[in-house]
Amino acid sequence: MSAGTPGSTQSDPSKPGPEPASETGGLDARVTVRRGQFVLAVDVQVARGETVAVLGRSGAGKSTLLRTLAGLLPLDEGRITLAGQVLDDPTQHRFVPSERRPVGVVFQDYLLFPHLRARDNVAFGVRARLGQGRRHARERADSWLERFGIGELGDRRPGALSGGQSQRVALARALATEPRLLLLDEPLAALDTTTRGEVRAFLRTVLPTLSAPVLIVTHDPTDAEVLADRTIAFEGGHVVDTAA
Ligand SMILES: Nc1ncnc2c1ncn2[C@@H]1O[C@H](COP(=O)(O)OP(=O)(O)OP(=O)(O)O)[C@@H](O)[C@H]1O
Repeated sequence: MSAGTPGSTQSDPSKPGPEPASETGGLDARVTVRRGQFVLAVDVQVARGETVAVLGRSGAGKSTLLRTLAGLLPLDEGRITLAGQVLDDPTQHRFVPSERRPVGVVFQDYLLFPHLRARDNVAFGVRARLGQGRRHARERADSWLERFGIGELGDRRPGALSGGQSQRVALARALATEPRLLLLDEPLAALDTTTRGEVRAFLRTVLPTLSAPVLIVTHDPTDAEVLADRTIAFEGGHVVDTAA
């Protein structure tokens, strides 16, 4: 799944350099965000079709990065460009709010609406993001649930789903809106060991089929090894290591 992964290039001045990731459907983020005493200052590029894992101890700034990319925190300095669209640039007074960003997010505790059936949880995002009618949104939701092997669970409410099933619904909800960027924040952390292995194996089959860039935050090096094309390690708000 390394399509579009930046490779090494010969520095021939007669040839143009590699295109920025955002020009080819990827993510270019130069991020400076202050939260109290904490400063996150990182540059992150993810190519279209590439999965990058963000590792680091608690408090390193991983969630702050995802919240910034999702539009839940504004940049103090820098610029976020996704597939050629500027999402945040304080110097240009440009800030696309979270509800208008083509970004899918899955959190560790899946945050499904408890009163909505699985189908309607997925359809909700489709209606809100893509502005489609109820019937079309539900059909679309059913096809995503089907694709994720849980088509028969569309009528269940989250309380009647297992952790692994809920996480598949959350992923279906994120992907059904056709995001141009997928953010996974510790998507396996809340699951027991067996379910964790199952959902990890599931993600391993799904992520390579996506054409969007994917960022996955995890504490677990196994997740990074199995799911990501490369890893970035954060410490104290900075990138301290990168590995292919
Ligand atoms: N609302 C806030 N106000 C002030 N500081 C905050 C706020 N939220 C987070 N921080 C600080 O920002 C820093 C980075 O937090 P962040 O949640 O991004 O870390 P993390 O790497 O995701 O940690 P974890 O793995 O525990 O989720 C921490 O030092 C934290 O205390």
